[in-house]
Amino acid sequence: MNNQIFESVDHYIGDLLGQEDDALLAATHSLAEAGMPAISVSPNQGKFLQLLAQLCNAKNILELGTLAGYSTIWMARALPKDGKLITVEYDPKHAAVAQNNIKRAGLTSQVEIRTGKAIEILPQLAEAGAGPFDMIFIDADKPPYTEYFQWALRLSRPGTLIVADNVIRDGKVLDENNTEPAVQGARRFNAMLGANAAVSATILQMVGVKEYDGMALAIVK
Ligand SMILES: C[S@@+](CC[C@H](N)C(=O)[O-])C[C@H]1O[C@@H](n2cnc3c(N)ncnc32)[C@H](O)[C@@H]1O
Repeated sequence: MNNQIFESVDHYIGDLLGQEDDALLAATHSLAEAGMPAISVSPNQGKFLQLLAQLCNAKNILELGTLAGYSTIWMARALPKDGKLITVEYDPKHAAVAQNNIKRAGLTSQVEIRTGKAIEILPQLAEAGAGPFDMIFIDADKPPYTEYFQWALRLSRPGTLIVADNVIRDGKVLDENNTEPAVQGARRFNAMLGANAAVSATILQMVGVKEYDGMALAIVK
């Protein structure tokens, strides 16, 4: 697929509506400096997540998959002063880089990074009585997305918005014989979502500066 037009239009939209300030630019630069993969959401996707957080008047956000804290910063900026965002990151090096970026963004008091495997932290959060969250963004490893979603439901209330990134995988989810774990995880997640009566959901196809993919949006009934 020729993505040039999607990339150019993404830059056009970003220049108009998704400008990054120094803290966001520094978070992106920190990836290369620390030898981390450039797999953050794009600027326009970050702005989209921020608008979603504002739309649901989020005071309490949960994120799975922090990386350098780029999406974290976009979403946390939608919070009121007494709002809180918990973000879960498996890799301690990523968590340390993110902590620094969050500090630079002036969000230390609102953002808490939990370091560990999401599948272990989620039950801890539930046991500790965390939530219900107003918005939950799932963007960690893809194979257990279905399990992450089940935990997200337990940490939700009616009206909670659950967002899951990377569920279309360049269209590879159409191929039931694809053996990539991330594609299989996304296919399993999408099938579960389609059959889940606890939520009203859709998937938006995403094109732009990143590879062709999709974001699932689900509102808890
Ligand atoms: C796509 S990146 C997150 C990008 C970030 N949300 C952003 O847009 O700026 C995925 C992150 O999930 C982390 N991760 C992978 N497996 C995980 C697990 N089992 N539990 C928690 N985090 C995990 C990776 O280390 C990586 O930092």
